[in-house]
Amino acid sequence: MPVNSTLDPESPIAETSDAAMLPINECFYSLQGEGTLAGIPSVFIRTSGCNLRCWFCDSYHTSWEPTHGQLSLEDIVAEVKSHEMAEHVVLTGGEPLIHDHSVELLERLNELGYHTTVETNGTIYRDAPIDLARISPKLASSTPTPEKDPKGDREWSDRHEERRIDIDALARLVESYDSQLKFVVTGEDDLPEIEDLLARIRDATATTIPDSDILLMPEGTTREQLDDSRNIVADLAMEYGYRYTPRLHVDLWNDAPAT
Ligand SMILES: C[S@@+](CC[C@H](N)C(=O)[O-])C[C@H]1O[C@@H](n2cnc3c(N)ncnc32)[C@H](O)[C@@H]1O
Ligand SMILES: Nc1nc2[nH]cc(C(=O)O)c2c(=O)[nH]1
Ligand code: SF4
Ligand SMILES: [Mg+2]
Repeated sequence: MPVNSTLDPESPIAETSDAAMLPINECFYSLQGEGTLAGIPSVFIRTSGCNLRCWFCDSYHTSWEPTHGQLSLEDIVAEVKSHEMAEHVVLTGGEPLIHDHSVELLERLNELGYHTTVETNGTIYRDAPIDLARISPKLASSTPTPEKDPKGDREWSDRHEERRIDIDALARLVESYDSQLKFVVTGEDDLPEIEDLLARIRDATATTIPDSDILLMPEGTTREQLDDSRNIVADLAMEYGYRYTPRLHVDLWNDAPAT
C-alpha cells in the first residue's frame, strides 16, 4: 500500500496533534531481505523522515525528499492485520525512531503478539517493546560529499557527519534489546572503521557483542550493483570473522517498490 500520493511532501514530519498518527511512506508484505531473519514473511511499515542523509539511501523518498501520508495507528495496525499469514512486522524508514508515536505502535503490535524488528541507524534510543533492533550505524563512506550528494546542494554533508555516530545511543540499544549491528560496506576501506567503532561500542557497554551479531551487507540497490559488490563483501566477512548478509529483496525483485 503506497501512501505517498496525496500529501504535500514539504509538510512537517513531526507529529503535530495529540492524535496518534505517523508519516507513512509505504506498507507492504514481503520477505525480510536482510539479516538473521532473512526469508521470513513480514509486513513492512516504512515511516518517512530521517535525521541523516546517506548518499546511497535506498529509500530516497523517506530521507532526501520525504513523501508520506499521515496514517493513524489504527489504520496501520489494520493494514498489518490484513496480511493474515504474517507474524513478523518490520518498522523501518527513514528513521523510525525519530517519531514519538513509533513507541505506541510497537506497544500495540506487541500486545497483538507480533514479532517486531526495528531497522534503525542507531542514533536515537527509545524504550519500546522491540524484539530485534537491527542497528545500521553509518560509516564515513555514507556521508554525502559534494561529489556524492544526490541533491547537489551540499546542505547535508556536515550535519550527516556530526550526527551519524552516537556511542551512548548505540550502547543503550545493544544493552536493551536483542540486536544486530549491520554495516553497509562499500569496500575494504570500511573495515578499519568498523573495527574501531566496534571497539568503542564494546568499551561503552558490559553487554557482550559476539562477532556473529556483526553483519556486513554489500552496498547496492540493483542486482547489477550487487553483482559487483557481494563477493567482495562475502570475502571480507570471512577474513574478519563477521556474518555476511544478503539483500534478498534486491536479488529476488531488484528492489522494486513495495518489496
Ligand atoms: C533505508 S534504511 C531505514 C532504516 C534506518 N534509517 C537505517 O539506516 O538503518 C534500511 C536499511 O537499508 C540499508 N541501506 C540503505 N541504502 C542502502 C544501499 N544503497 N545499499 C545497502 N544497504 C542500504 C540501511 O543501512 C539500513 O540497514
Ligand atoms: N524485503 C525487504 N527487506 C528489508 N529489510 C530491511 C528493509 C528496509 O528497508 O529497512 C527491507 C526492505 O525494504 N525490503
Ligand atoms: S539513515 Fe537510513 S533512511 Fe536515513 S538516509 Fe541513511 S539509509 Fe536512508
Ligand atoms: Mg530497504
